[in-house]
Amino acid sequence: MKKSRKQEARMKFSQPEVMNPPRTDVLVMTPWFVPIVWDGTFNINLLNQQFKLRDVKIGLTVFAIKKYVVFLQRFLETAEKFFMVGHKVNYYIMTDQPKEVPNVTLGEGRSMIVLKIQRYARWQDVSMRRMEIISLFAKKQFIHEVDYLVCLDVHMKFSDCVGVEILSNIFGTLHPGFFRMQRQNFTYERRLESQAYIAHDEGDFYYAGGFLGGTVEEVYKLTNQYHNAIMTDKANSIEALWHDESHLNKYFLNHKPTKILSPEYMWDCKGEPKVLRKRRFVIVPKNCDQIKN
Ligand SMILES: CC(=O)N[C@H]1[C@@H](OP(=O)(O)OP(=O)(O)OC[C@H]2O[C@@H](n3ccc(=O)[nH]c3=O)[C@H](O)[C@@H]2O)O[C@H](CO)[C@H](O)[C@@H]1O
Ligand SMILES: [Mn+2]
Repeated sequence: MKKSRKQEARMKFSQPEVMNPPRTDVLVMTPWFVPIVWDGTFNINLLNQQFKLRDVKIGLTVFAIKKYVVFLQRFLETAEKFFMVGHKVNYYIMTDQPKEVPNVTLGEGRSMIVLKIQRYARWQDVSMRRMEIISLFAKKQFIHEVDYLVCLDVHMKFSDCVGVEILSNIFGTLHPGFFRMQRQNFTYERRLESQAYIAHDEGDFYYAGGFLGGTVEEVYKLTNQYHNAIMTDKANSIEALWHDESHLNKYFLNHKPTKILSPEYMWDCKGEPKVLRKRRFVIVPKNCDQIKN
């Protein structure tokens, strides 16, 4: 009896072969020994089993302020198809117009929580204030409701699976425009006066502001610290070149992420590099001037 139960719980997976690495065309491990997630490097069934045993719950935060509410429908519909399928998910929709949030049918174990927040006049402030808002809600609400947070831009759609393979203490994503570049050419903040300053001979990768996450505790630390850095800059009348994204890059320089997502997870649809076998989460082009203001 005992034996058969034990067998029931068993799942067979193909053996990882030390002498036959699945990817040799891209970097799959950083110099501080954390994985870079590319298609082919993980077995999702194995990971799903591990995370199911822990009964994890994932919170997704997304902001839709002013005109950006138009992006919610496609974002949510495609998330239902591809984001953390089979796991427990809370969508946290942060908006100034709760009535405009579309009614999307959600799968079992998935809920939507609409949080009304104030709007800022400048889009740069909308983007940067996300950090403050996430840190406040992380402390008072998310920590009691979910294990992990995934914080995403809204003018996006899922077009392939994004699952538990992304989860780790604190993770970032390689920006699609920079993953083949030398660090001198990254658009880090280069003015010494800014808290986001990074020297030309420093920096590992250029991380995208639109896809980050981790445990609620770690996301709280990150967003809180980077909100403080933004406020210090404000007091010194300086605004980092790429706003919150510049501060994110500075944070990750000093606090190395524990996992990194490849550009499969943030694709801008420019070119078709061979190394990109999947396009999991892609940017929906927006007419910048019209939509941002
Ligand atoms: C792909 C990527 O990494 N994009 C980054 C880049 O993006 P973008 O130029 O794509 O910035 P963006 O327009 O996506 O703004 C960031 C996010 O703020 C929200 N929003 C913004 C304005 C507004 O009126 N209403 C609203 O809801 C929305 O969720 C949006 O996705 O630079 C920004 C800061 O300069 C952020 O770091 C973005 O994450
Ligand atoms: Mn964006």
